[in-house]
Amino acid sequence: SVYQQLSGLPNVTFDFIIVGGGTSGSVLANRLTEISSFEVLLIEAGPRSIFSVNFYGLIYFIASNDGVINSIVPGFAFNLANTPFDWNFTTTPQAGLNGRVIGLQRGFILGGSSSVNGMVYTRGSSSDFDRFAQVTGEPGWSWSRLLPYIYKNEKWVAPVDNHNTAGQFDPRFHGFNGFIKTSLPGILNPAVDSRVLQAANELNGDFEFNVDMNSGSPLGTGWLQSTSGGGTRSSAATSYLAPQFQARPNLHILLNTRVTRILKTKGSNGLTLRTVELTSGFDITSPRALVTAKKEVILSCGTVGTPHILLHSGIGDKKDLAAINIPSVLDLPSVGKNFTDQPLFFPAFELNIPNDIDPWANLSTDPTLQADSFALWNANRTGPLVNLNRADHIVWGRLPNSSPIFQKFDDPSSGTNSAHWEIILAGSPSVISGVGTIVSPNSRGFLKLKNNNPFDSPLINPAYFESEFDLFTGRETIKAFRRFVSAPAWKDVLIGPTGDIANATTDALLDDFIRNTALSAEHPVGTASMSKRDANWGVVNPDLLLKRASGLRIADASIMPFVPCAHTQASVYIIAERAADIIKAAWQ
Ligand SMILES: Cc1cc2nc3c(=O)[nH]c(=O)nc-3n(C[C@H](O)[C@H](O)[C@H](O)COP(=O)(O)OP(=O)(O)OC[C@H]3O[C@@H](n4cnc5c(N)ncnc54)[C@H](O)[C@@H]3O)c2cc1C
Repeated sequence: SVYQQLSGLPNVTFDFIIVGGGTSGSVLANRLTEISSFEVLLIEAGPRSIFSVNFYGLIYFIASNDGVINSIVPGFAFNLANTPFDWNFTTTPQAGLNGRVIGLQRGFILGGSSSVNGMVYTRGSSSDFDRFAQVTGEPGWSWSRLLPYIYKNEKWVAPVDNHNTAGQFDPRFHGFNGFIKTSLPGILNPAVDSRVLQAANELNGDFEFNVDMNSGSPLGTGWLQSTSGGGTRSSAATSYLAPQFQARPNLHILLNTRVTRILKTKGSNGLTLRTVELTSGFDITSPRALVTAKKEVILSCGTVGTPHILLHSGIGDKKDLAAINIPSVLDLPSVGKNFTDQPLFFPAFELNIPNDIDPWANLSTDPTLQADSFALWNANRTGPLVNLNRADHIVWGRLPNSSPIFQKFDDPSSGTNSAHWEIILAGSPSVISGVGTIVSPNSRGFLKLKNNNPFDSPLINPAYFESEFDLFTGRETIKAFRRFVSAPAWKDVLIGPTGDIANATTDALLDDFIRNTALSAEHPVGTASMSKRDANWGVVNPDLLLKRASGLRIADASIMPFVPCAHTQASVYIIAERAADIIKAAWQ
């Protein structure tokens, strides 16, 4: 059942209480309720705004993720930032961004960030996961042991335009019977696709064609895969919490309810944290209620939400908490530390390809084309709105071993099959733009509390470009993009760099471009990292139980000690699928 308000909840005790109905929480809710004797409560803070406005300006009622058109239509996903479906977090002023404050989007809706993300489906490299296994001492986190969970999660489907996909992916590396639909682009980009592939072929080396970037070896140029199918977004909510699962009698989904703290459970031995404080209200004066798990509480509030709740619960650095009058319950200084995100920026090159090669060339500026594209999507889920944008390829690259930066820094990537940078290639007849991203950053930031009010946003400092390594990699990403568009394939159509990089002719000017324009890739991890059982750092053990306590487990992006060289949803799904098996094994 789904409850819109706390007052509707039938019980105050459940076997499991999952806090956060996002990407990982939705997976866990589904998997744990496969066992009919487990009573499970899933608590989600969003969407709170109960009325919204659709494409035609009509006001409609929102319950959960249903009917949120910007979340359903892939091409509308960019409209979700700074809306009622966003937590609307911002960073602290970033020294590495010339003092700029930037937004950090997080989904405030059932399905969490999987309901608002860019749908790019990338897993990272095998060595990313092998490094998880190595730092935790738990072989279960290695690539080969996680492959079954990758396949359990994924349901590969044909692209919605039914184009011939031979040579565009390798079926050996995909799951066909899982939950999250993945597919190749459902409308191709004739203006640039053939030239991208030709350039990859001409240049080889860094840019060599890679038939499937999700094989565990992502490097090179490959076709973009996304978490969509049939022309619509596939999120944790639309799949793992589809109506037939919401109807399970042992699953209780509570929306519009914020968890403020996890409390010591009365009458229990030692530090047992199975009691959850929650409220339907909006501010510090709102009345709170308590619910208790008989078996476990699982925190799945993500890289920002999870440490936020832990710190308010008195779990974190004792000295920091004392300074804001929060009594220490468990002195775990690693909570909120190791904040790791990937910054991105947008270099672009002007092209001179005749417009008539692409009927949608002026989609971003022409209101008639915009109305036509939505009509097409509405009629039969086709047209340019079936993709986030006109990007069909990604290039993943590494700095060469001889790069001078390695004289000063150890390699932050997980191994030689891992990328340092990524360029998502999006194009129209008049411009090819690249989303340049530092995917194996060396900078580490932190999340702290401003005060003891759980309704206030935390201080989020990702420390973008504070490591010189990341700025160096940023410049090399732009230079790699320049090399890419200098291939013979572009010779007759390339005009030159455009926008902010047009005049960035020196390294110092490239640095300015990066610092003045970079944004978040929205892939933060690491604030409740897992570590070896006996490590003197970390927040959870390799089985994801909170260190030095019982009753509380964490399963979401926050537990990753390093960011994989990838967009992070695939790794979150993998973590949640494995966490479900760990929990079932502990209690069955
Ligand atoms: C704009 C954007 C674009 C992205 N693009 C991509 C992409 O293209 N490809 C990709 O792979 N990854 C992408 N990501 C990253 C990816 O979506 C996330 O890494 C992943 O979804 C995180 O999963 P999670 O379970 O850790 O957190 P979330 O999915 O964010 O779930 C956390 C949930 O907890 C809830 N919550 C938080 N605090 C509380 C509280 N106190 N009480 C109750 N509930 C609470 C939240 O509302 C949310 O529903 C993107 C993310 C964003 C935001």
